[in-house]
This record gives sequence, C-alpha cells and structure tokens, in this order.
Amino acid sequence: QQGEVSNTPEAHDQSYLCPVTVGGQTLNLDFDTGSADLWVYSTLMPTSEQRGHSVYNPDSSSSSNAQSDNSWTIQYSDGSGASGTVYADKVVVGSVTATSQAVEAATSVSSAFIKETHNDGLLGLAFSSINTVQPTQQTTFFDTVKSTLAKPLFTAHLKKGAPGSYDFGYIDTSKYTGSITYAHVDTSNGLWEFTASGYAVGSGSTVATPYDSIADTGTSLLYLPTEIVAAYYGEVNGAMYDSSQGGYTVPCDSNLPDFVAIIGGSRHTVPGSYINYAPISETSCFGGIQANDGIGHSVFGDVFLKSQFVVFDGSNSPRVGFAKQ
Ligand SMILES: Cc1ccc(-c2noc([C@H]3C[C@@H](O)CN3)n2)cc1F
Repeated sequence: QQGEVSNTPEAHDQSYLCPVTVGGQTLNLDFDTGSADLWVYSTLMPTSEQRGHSVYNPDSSSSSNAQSDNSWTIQYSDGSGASGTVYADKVVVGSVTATSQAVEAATSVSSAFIKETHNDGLLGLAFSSINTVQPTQQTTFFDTVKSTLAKPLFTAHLKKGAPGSYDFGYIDTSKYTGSITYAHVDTSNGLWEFTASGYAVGSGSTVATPYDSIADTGTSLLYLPTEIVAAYYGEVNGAMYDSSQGGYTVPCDSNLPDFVAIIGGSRHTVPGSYINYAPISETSCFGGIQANDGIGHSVFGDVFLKSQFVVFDGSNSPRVGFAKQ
C-alpha cells in the first residue's frame, strides 16, 4: 500500500495539520518527525479541555482494544505535554491503513495545547525507540505500516501559507525540481539526525563548518548555532536580540537575506522572506532563525522544511534527502 495525505498550515505556518481517521473518527493531527507518539484528544479528558477539538471516543469505535496495562506521558521541547492511556485501533492516513496501531488517548493535556483548537493531537514520525508508552513501548504509525509500503520511506512537502502533503511509500517526482541530495541519519537519539556541513548568508561566501542537526516537522522555526545566527542577523539592519521576546527580531520592512544550508554536499536555500516569521508589533517582527542554545543540536523546522521537498528514508541505512520544491 502507499498514499498521500494533505497537510494544512496553521497561522504563520506555525504547524501543519493532517486529517487522520482513528477507529473511524476523523481528527486533525500534527505530524511530528521530532517525536514518536501518536496521541489524540479523547473523551477521557475533562469536558472543558475537549472544547473546540475533535476527540477520539474509544467506546464508539467498533475496532478499539484497550491496552489497560499501558500508559504514556510526553514532554515537548517547549515544555508543553500530555499524558493518558493506550488503545489499539485502526488508523488510516491517506489510503495507508494500520489495522492495529497504538493510539494514545489523552486524559490530560497542558494548556499550550488547549488553545491550539485545530490541533487534535500528534502523529509522531521519529524512531519508535523514543516512544513513551510504558511498560510496553509501541511503534509509530510509520514503523507499524513500513513493511507494507512499496518503499520504506515517507516524504514531507510543506508549503509557505498553502496546503501541502505527506506521501507514504513512494517519491512523487512532480513535487520537486533538480535532484535529491541525501545525508546519513544517526538514529542513536531516535531522531532524524544528520550533520550539516556549512552555511552561507545571502550572496556571501560559504562557510564550511559541521553542525549536528535534526529534521523536525513539528518545530516551527530554524534553530542554529549561535555563531551562525549572529552572522545571519549581522547582515540585517535593525536586527536585535530582544530578551523580552526570547529571540532575535527584525524590522518588519526588512529585505532579509536568504539562508543557505550545505547538506549532503549541496546548497539548500531558505528565501529571506521565510525568515520574517511573524509580527510582534507594528514595526517589529520575530525572526524565523533563532539560536539552538539549550537544545543540544540544530533544528531544521518548518521555516526551512517549507523551502524543500524532504525524503525520510527508513531503510536499513536511514537517511534524509532534500530537494528544491
Ligand atoms: C502546543 C504544542 C507544543 C509543542 C508541539 C510540538 N510538536 O512537535 C514539536 C517539536 C519539538 C520537539 O519536542 C519534537 N518536535 N513540538 C506542538 C504543539 F501543538
């Protein structure tokens, strides 16, 4: 089997949501290559926390099986989180079906989620080694269906301010131009982790410097080593680090330089306009590139990914591929 599912960006491309049917019930989930739990809002939550969301009701699914001994609790890098219990149920993404997928039904979600009213949960696409279910760790949707796919891969086609898609099991050559260049993935942290080998700012010269990075569809921005971030904003008149905003800001009328990441020996360019992320005030805008302090690696989030067609190759030697879209 193989299949395509549409994704739709939230405001400022802050996240991208996809329709998924769980036990015959359709929810909009945030596909996250930076985590490995499929969790959903559920009827097990306080009614007040369910308000505004589509929720999974295991009792009204004819195919749900409670995994009563299992539970889960997850924390995301922004400090938000959720927890709950586990069912096995039928999950359909596009036309790809997992007949018995671990569905992590939330009993509690943190406040940051409640206000994301279009987001009914997450579908993790990192490696199952970081799935949080205890005592019996579960597999991601991708790992559950991988052996049934024509090719053990999925692709992410995120667009700026427009619907895109995720494809499972095949590469749609109409979704990119030029060639795909690949980088080896180190799976020891359960992430799509690779080494970028350099960067350039605008038309500036390429700086060769390796930086450990992950491809993370669930992160909105592009987080890079402090010296690279300083080199970028050093080229922007009026750019400043604003501790009250927790990052770099730019004048909203800036003509921002492109950012080029060297990955797999090729240049991958983020248009400068993508780095004017969102307005803070009449004149000040939050930068789409920020420092990776405290994260432990760089994070190629949606600001970068929406300039590329990305292949997540889950073969025996996992790799990530990038092409211009
Ligand atoms: C309210 C809310 C908070 C966080 C996230 C979230 N989803 O993916 C990620 C990144 C960071 C890392 O944790 C794994 N991938 N963060 C989504 C939300 F809707």
